[in-house]
Amino acid sequence: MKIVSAKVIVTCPGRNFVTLKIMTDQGVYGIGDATLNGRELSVVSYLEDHVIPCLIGRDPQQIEDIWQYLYRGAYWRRGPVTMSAISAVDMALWDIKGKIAGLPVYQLLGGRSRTGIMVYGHANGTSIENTIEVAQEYKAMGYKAIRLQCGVPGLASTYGVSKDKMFYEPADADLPTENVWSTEAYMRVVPKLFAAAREALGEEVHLLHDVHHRLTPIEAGRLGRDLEPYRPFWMEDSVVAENQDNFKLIRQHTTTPLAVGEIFSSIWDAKDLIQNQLIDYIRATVVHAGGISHLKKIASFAELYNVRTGCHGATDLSPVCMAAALHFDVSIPNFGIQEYMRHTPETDEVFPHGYYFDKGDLMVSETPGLGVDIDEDLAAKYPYKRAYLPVNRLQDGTLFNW
Ligand SMILES: O=C(O)[C@@H](O)[C@@H](O)[C@H](O)[C@H](O)CO
Ligand SMILES: [Mg+2]
Repeated sequence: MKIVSAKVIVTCPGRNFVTLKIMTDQGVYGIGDATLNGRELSVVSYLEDHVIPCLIGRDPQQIEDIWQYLYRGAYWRRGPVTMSAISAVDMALWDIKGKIAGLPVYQLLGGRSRTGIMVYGHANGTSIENTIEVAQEYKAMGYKAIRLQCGVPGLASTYGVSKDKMFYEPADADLPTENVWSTEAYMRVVPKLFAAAREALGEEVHLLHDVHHRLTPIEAGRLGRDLEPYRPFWMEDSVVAENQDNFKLIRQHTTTPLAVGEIFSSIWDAKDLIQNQLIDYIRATVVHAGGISHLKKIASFAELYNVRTGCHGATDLSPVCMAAALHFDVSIPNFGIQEYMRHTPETDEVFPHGYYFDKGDLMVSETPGLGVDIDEDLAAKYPYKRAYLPVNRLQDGTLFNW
């Protein structure tokens, strides 16, 4: 079997998505998500100008060999652009392998370890009351886990709060929107939000929160301790993780479970965090951390240290990524939870898929391969539209973490 051609499809049904499609000499094709929010065209070029020429003529069944060829052969290893490109190739090759085997990909990954894949939805609101109202709606929809993000008095905007209550798309402008941030004001609100949420939603529902890289380690320790009475499922991205030692300080001050890793692009970003048990959930994703092949290696390493998975699943990760993630999620032993920010109807039309929501879980497709496709004619109707993630400044103007 040989790869005879490949192409990159860029479409923007409400937001930009980049999809790699690999065609074989036996008429079977596979697809992979290559979307890197705010820097999409860099991955398009990496694939079109540097990766696809190396794929032609190769046997698509050699998933690991092609992965190693693209990773080691680039010389310049790791990073979000390189690894998003490799991820897309990996997803597409697993899609092909499933199709020629006549099996859903999870059957090639060891089969089911569970029936449903627990997901969490996103309740966000401008105020605590508004956020709780939305969370009640998610609970009524059957969600067993709900992320809570609310506005901060005195701040015009904050991470995770949007006008849409089912979708959240932060890439919002042709040039970066500038947000203003106050850690002090934020730290006053979140414990009140969680107290009100526990009161309103009860003891059983899992409650999550995304700090989005905005605290120092000692502030994260304080917030984690403030939240302990409300038993959060996790506190995510409490600090930036370039310096993995940050988490040693947080761990000294709180038992609130810690999640990190949605911006990680390989096991090397998480190795020290995992082996020193500095985190409880690793958030690396199929689309940004080397595809199914590499994410399985991360999960296997994490299993040794009681770290569970909690893959990123925002709207900027396409239904192709979600479909691939579910085959990974349903098969690994140390699955924790899957983020599930629903896509818009337009996006779902461009990417028909077999997975579906059922009583708080996503159910993986039984179709051979990944169980997702791309409607190229429809995709062509939504041309690329440059959009940047916001930048964040402190109230004194200092450029900060968004
Ligand atoms: O946990 C999350 O889903 C967030 O961190 C994302 O909304 C993230 O900001 C976006 O995926 C960035 O593109
Ligand atoms: Mg996050």
